[in-house]
Amino acid sequence: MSTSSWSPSASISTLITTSALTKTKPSGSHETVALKLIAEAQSKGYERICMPLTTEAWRKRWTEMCLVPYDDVSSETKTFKRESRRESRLVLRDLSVESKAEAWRENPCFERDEVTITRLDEAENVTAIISEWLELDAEDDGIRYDAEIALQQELAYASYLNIQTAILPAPRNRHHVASYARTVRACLQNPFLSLAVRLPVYDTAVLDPSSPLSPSSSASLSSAPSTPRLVVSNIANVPNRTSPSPGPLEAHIDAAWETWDLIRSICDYNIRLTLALDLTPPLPNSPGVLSKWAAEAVRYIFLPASTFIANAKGYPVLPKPTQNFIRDSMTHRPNIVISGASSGLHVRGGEDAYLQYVKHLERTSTVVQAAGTVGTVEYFAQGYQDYLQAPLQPLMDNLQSITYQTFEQDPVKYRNYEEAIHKALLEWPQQDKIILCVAGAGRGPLVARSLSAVERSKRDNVHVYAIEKNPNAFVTLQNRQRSEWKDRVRLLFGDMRVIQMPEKVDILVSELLGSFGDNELSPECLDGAMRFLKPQGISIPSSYTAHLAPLSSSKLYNEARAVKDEKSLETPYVVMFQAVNLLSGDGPGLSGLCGSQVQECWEFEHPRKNSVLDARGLPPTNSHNARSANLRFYIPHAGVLHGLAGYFEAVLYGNIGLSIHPHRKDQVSKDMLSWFPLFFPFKEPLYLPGNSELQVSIWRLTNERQVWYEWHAESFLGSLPSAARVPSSGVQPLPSSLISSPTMGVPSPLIDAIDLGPRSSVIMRDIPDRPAATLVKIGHTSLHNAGGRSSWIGL
Ligand SMILES: C[S@@+](CC[C@H](N)C(=O)[O-])C[C@H]1O[C@@H](n2cnc3c(N)ncnc32)[C@H](O)[C@@H]1O
Repeated sequence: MSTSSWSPSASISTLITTSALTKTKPSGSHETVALKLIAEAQSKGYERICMPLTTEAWRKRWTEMCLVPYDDVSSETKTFKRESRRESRLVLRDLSVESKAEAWRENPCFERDEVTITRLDEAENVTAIISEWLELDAEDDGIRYDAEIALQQELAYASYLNIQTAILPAPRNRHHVASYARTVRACLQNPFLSLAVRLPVYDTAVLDPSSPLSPSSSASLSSAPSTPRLVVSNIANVPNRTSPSPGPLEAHIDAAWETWDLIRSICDYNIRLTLALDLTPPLPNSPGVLSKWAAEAVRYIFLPASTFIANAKGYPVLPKPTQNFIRDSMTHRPNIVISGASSGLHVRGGEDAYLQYVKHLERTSTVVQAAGTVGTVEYFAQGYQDYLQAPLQPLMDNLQSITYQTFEQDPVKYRNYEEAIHKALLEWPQQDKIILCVAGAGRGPLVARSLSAVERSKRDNVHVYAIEKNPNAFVTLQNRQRSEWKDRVRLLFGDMRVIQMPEKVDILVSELLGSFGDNELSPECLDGAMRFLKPQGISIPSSYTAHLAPLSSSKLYNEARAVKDEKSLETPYVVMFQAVNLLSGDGPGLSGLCGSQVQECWEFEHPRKNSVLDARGLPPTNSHNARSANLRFYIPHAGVLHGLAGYFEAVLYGNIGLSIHPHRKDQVSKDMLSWFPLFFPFKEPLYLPGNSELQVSIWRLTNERQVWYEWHAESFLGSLPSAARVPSSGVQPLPSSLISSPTMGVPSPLIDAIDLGPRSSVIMRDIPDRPAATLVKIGHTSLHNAGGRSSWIGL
């Protein structure tokens, strides 16, 4: 991938309507209407233009060819039924019209007046809006077939004009979304064009369930591409399950998302298929409800003037949740399409106010600001967002100097290590001599920090050792010893698991942590180092924990399967997440328990308690480093599981730690750069309905040469408690042992020291007044990486 300059910012387009195209006359230096409107838009500060590709004349001809005419005496113009001529038996057949239609089907071709642009210069910086009246999901088969021919015709014409992206008419009919998606998939065979599905986030048909738009309906006669409506069956009547179901608006957003999910799944997650999210009101008011779209390929955001409200001074602004959504979506570098700016809907600010306001949201977006601020993770990681990196194998491989140099740019990790070492030194009994050892010293930053902590502690009887097994880094260590440290440090070359130490140590400092804590084999290496730690000695870190959360991200799913090798979907990757949505929610789950969004899997502690050791002081096998966890996540809103996000949290000493846990990192080690989360992909996306439960199993397994992870997930719906009394196959009552499960919601040892506010949502607890649900199994994934066949870490 390219890691060249990345800046989170939007491009802003305006929507040119059919009526503007009709009313405007070419003038001055602009030879055509399109060129004039485009020049005007650009002079107002818009970078791109969205405009319909076809005119009313095309709609008229298509309608006459394809739909059944209808005698409406009250109407002066000819009207048409939403019924195809193809199969109609109700009309007197008009053979001349039918043969015209057949000629068109055989060889679809526009007449000059049926298109808005004809020249390459008119098409520059233009996104084509496909005739929005085309019903690709009409009830009537004939309308669907003819709409598909017309769509292919429009796309071929757009492609001829070198237009890169076309925005498709929105799906309107839930019953035929599969037909819509099949057509889109067929259109994606044109390799030169990207397609965006226009989708209103809120299903207005639920509020106003009149018939959908059609070429013949009066609603479609408005000249501006209007917000389409999706017809779904009675969402409001879906029975309430055992936990509070999402509010009506949220349910409708789930319906819109499910429509999109079906389309992109049928299109096999084609990367040239994106979303044009239509934020026409009404919009949800609850914060975060739009967040699920963060994990989707949102390329366009439609913002009509009617979405804006007036602030106290009368200027147009967006309601808070929409503001936040727009700010957050800057990471996707969306194309924001403003429409109706000249409609005079708001009394102050004039036409420019909308564009200025969106630019203001861009400037004040935290992602944009962080990306421009030296020292932030966002600044450091520019170009690495959603990029899959194979985790390091610092035990099996010898790291390069440049890799060490990247580590050493992290100010927070080394600061926290120095603080932990300093605190440990201060708490050590004054009269004692102290032996401190840095195991896995690399190029020496922790040695330097240890010396600095020694100086600050004013302890003059501290002896420092540094062990390193990388022969190349050992040269750098020797160099630093000669030039900086002199006899304050003694260097030892070798593997800490077998090296012979001249004496036992009091404080053992190591940094062998991976993004999931134990995935760079810190437990195995420190097992060896425990041979030379005194019984009352301290290990820094003293413990670390691994954490997981289920996530949705079509981007990461596509990245992982882009390598056409099954192994790539069974390999954990280090990723700086961006277009990702965590699917689980804090709060009451189906089982009557309160769950958290991110859950702890397991812990490693150093020194270990009760290890059996052989004559060399080593554990005879590595089986004590195997771990497993079974986690239950409550899924409040429908989503698709694409993988698991893995995080770690480490206690260095006392209340000093390191954390990449999404909820705690800022309190424990803000702006730490060294670790991005781990991404465990799933081979097949797993659909999860709203108000469902996901059970994730993960294992850390080992043999004498390797360590690897295996993972698996199952999904469940809750049924009413009475169902528990009726035995039926596939029904699994929830084990009561869950309540005391050691793998769930264990509070962080660092938390005592940090004011995090109420932790009720993190700790699993009983909700007494709600009966636990009986869970009905609805799906599962395969077991990933069985036997470590695709990915492992070498011992
Ligand atoms: C993640 S790097 C950390 C380096 C350095 N302490 C720092 O913080 O920049 C881990 C280092 O431990 C070394 N290492 C890993 N396993 C080791 C082992 N079994 N014995 C000795 N060194 C080891 C690696 O070669 C590497 O230099």
